[in-house]
Amino acid sequence: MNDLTPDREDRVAKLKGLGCSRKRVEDARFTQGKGNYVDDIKLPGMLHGDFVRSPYAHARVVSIDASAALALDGVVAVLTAKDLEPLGLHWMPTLAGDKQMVLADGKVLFQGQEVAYVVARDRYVAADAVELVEVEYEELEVIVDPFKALQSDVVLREDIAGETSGAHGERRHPNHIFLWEEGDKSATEQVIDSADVVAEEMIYYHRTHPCPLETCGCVASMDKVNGKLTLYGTFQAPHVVRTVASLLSGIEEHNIRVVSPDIGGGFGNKVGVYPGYVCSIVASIVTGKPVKWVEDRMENLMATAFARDYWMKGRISATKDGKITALEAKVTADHGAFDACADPTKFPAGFFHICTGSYDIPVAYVGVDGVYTNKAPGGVAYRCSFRVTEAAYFIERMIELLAIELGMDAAELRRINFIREDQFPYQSALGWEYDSGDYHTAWDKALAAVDYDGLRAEQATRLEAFKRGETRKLMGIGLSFFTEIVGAGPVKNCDILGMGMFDSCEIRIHPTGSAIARLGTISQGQGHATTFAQILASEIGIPADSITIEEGDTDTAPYGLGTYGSRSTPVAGAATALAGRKIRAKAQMIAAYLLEVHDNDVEFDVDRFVVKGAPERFKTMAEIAYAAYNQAIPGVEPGLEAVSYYDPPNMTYPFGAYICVMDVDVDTGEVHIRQVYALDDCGTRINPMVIEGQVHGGLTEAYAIAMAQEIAYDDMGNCKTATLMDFFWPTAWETPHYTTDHTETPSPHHPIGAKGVGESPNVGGVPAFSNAVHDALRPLGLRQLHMPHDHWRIWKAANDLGLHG
Ligand code: PCD
Ligand SMILES: [Cu+]
Repeated sequence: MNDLTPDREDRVAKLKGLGCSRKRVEDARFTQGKGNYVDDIKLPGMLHGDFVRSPYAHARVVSIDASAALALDGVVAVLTAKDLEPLGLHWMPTLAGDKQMVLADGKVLFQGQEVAYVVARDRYVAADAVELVEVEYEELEVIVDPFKALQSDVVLREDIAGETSGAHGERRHPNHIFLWEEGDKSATEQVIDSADVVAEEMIYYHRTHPCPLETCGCVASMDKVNGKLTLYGTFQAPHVVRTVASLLSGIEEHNIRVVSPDIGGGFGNKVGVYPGYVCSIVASIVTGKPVKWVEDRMENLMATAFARDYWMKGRISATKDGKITALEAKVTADHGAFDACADPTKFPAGFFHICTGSYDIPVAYVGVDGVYTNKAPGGVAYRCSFRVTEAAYFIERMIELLAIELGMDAAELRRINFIREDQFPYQSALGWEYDSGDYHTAWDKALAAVDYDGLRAEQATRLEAFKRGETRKLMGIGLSFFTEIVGAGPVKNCDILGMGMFDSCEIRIHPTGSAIARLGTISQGQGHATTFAQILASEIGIPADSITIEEGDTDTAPYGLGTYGSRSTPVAGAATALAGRKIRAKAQMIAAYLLEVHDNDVEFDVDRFVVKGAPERFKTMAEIAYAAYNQAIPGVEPGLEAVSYYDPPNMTYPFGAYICVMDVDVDTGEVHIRQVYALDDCGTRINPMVIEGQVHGGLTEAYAIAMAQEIAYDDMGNCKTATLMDFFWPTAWETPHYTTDHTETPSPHHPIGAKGVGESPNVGGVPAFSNAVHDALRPLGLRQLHMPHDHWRIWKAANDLGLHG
């Protein structure tokens, strides 16, 4: 038919399918400032909301006087808990099965808590009116320490004071939320108590915050004539928001449309439901006008979802020759004022029980106590699949400490305890089934790449020079080997508020051979529009450039649970491949008909179906698509569409080997990072360039978290880090240089063998940076230094070790 048949390699290249470093299609608009974010949405007659927030961390609200605010020109309404109460909306359910005040009801429990919601003509009038609302508070005793909270007579949550059990079982104190346990407690204790070698330490993973470039916000627009509510917002899970909004408001779900437009970074911050959304919806219903709420940076850092804040008491035991025999973790988790953690319902501590890491540990126990304090609620997976970064940091610190006890090289200790390749699928002592891995190969590749032995020799020379007084800089080699767990579902284990964690893809091929695919996930910068088109290109033989990927509009996208926990590739990516295969199956019937052969006599080849044994007889996908619409084919419906809902049989277990080399100046506490090497194995790689970008971004966040970034409170519960003056955000100036590398061990159960990768660099990066600091000061006696390792804390550690003379 064609005079020239392009050769096969060219045809593959033209698709820009799997494995191609296709340039990101979304960047044309992002780099030109042409993105469409929530704050770009301007609807006719739109009003603006702003919050009156509590200056106190714990106080009774005696009275609220809004009269001066209401008198200000342009102010439309001031909502308080009293206004929301008749609607039953003064409290709302959290994703963790707790409830949270939408507006202060009787008292406030953290600094920055929402007290009243002002609605005005514009954002400036709203801000002025906030200043005019007079709230009388009566200060109460503040508790910021979770250990003290469990001893104190001060009851933080008076609303549930008498309840001896909550969403996750028994509560043993009014400020206790749950005790969640996994593994064999007594067997673990027995092994550790009688072991040859034991390392024991309290590891703290401090409180921090995802702090995306774009803060959280929404525009609620109630069309009273048609009874339709449209909600635009920075949502990482738009369908979940629709369902929750319907359940809370009583508006039927088909009358609610939720739209996530472009999102300027999510990092877990935009998974939960915030009072701003509820108040904006109510305000729009009451006023009949669209209402916009967009928080500022201080509000974002002070009041929306924090991350981490895990106190992890660990014990790990081994034989004299270094074989690990048991692991125990007793965690105190500071959840702040409300348990608003975003974890699958059955796992109130997320997937923390991946904390046996990459090692074959025969027996283990984890116990996590959730505790209320006077801090902001949240507990989100800031670039880590549900508490996995805490788990990885914990085990990678415990390994280093065990190496000290054993007097063994920490790289070797890891090697002799890795799960071996022939042990996969591997059943962990804490209940997970690791799908695939080849840790030894990855580790050897990493150590060789950085010349590990050479580095150790250099470090020893440097230490001698330090001891002779010839240098004040010590060299640290930070090792980290991590196993991530991403891609929640399966539905049988994983749900959020009862909503099963599957995902979906719906494809429509147009008659001229281009296509649109819609997914239940939503990109916040990851590049889904680029990469999901690549999966499809390889599956259906239509060039990625001819496929539009659309996400985030619940009126058009199939139902899905959204994007977080690196689940898009493992779940929605699988749905995409399978929907593509349905298209291909129908295309095969059409091709066979057009080529006048039996269905089984044609086979798929890159971008066409060819007659087996006669490759010159073929129909391209474009020809097939045209015929699907325009030719009567006996026994086949017109059109070429498919939809797939995918419930994964298991999660995927990406892994990696990260090594950081740094010099630590003991006199100033400054560090100079020489090298960061990151080897990732995320199974089949869809787009190597996107992966590299993901790793760079995640490493930068890991660097920030390990070295300086934190949400800190004083004893009065004042948040000391609510601006970017105090909250560390690395710029190009501080950010180190990265070297990326990979191995490729496909997931055996994922249709294209892909695993997630977006979170891996955080999970693997934090221990690499932190271990490097520890490694530098270890020969001089340092055991454990809590993060973040800012200059002051490193200086202080050196001082405590007597290094300042
Ligand atoms: N194998 C493979 C894998 C993957 N990939 C690619 O890469 C990315 C990613 O992916 P994943 O891993 O699947 O993930 P996703 O789901 O999509 O996403 C999520 C993530 O993502 C990350 N990254 C990022 N980036 C950006 N730019 N932005 C943002 O925001 C962000 N975030 C972060 C986070 S935090 Mo969470 O939420 O915390 O839980 S989770 C998370 C995409 O595009 C994909 O396609 C490829 O290529 N291959
Ligand atoms: Cu996490």
